[in-house]
Amino acid sequence: MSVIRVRDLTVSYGPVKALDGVDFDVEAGRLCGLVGVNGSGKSTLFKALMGLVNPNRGEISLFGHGQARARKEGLITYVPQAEDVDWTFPVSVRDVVLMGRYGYMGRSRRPSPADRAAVDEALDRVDLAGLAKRQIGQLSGGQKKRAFVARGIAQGAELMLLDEPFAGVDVTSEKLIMKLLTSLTAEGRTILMSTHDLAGVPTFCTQAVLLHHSVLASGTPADVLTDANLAQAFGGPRQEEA
Ligand SMILES: Nc1ncnc2c1ncn2[C@@H]1O[C@H](COP(=O)(O)OP(=O)(O)OP(=O)(O)O)[C@@H](O)[C@H]1O
Repeated sequence: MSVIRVRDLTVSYGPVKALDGVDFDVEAGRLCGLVGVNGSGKSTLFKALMGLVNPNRGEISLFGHGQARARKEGLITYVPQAEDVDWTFPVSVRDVVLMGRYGYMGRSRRPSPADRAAVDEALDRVDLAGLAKRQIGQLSGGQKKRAFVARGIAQGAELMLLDEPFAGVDVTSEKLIMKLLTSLTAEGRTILMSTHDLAGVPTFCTQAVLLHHSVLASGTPADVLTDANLAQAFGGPRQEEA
């Protein structure tokens, strides 16, 4: 079953066409790397999948239904780029993870024992239990990413959208995050993540999508990340950093 199915997706910001006739599918359990130069439309694609920007045309279906249903049912979570988050917000790491449970709580937003247990489990899963009381801005880049992934785990999300999870992250954290993402997909969750780490994609992704406003190629990393395709997307041979 296609967890993500996108057809002819076109999104403009005034005169700028960020996405132009985007078509691709991602099957359940895939760890899919979204690759493209800066400005190729990766963040816009995530925002469109989350319903945060209005497409000019095209269709998005998630889990076989319209995207609103996936959002309402808490099936989808989004880990934005670090610059899109206000890190001064006075919330603890635990509070951030607890936000994943809001859909389960009544209007009082009072967590039940089940909510607390889900938060504890998610914090353990990402190795942040020891930092749960810290203000979110006091974490390292990699720890912040893990906190947001924990929010998605607590929510019970089956589809995770990660915008550059390795940006501003040290090598140790990067390895930890890769291991975490691999184990999440092994359990059947689906992950779409943008990355500039081209060398890492064939190692741990099971699908790659090459974006340049439209999809230049989608398939196995070996089939997608060919020199010819990369030259088309990046204007040169394979590069480590785009
Ligand atoms: N809010 C906005 N208003 C106007 N133009 C925008 C807006 N957001 C993005 N754009 C433009 O849309 C295009 C796609 O941008 P987008 O951020 O989706 O690309 P990206 O691949 O995620 O880039 P990066 O890798 O730098 O994050 C770019 O030309 C960008 O300048």
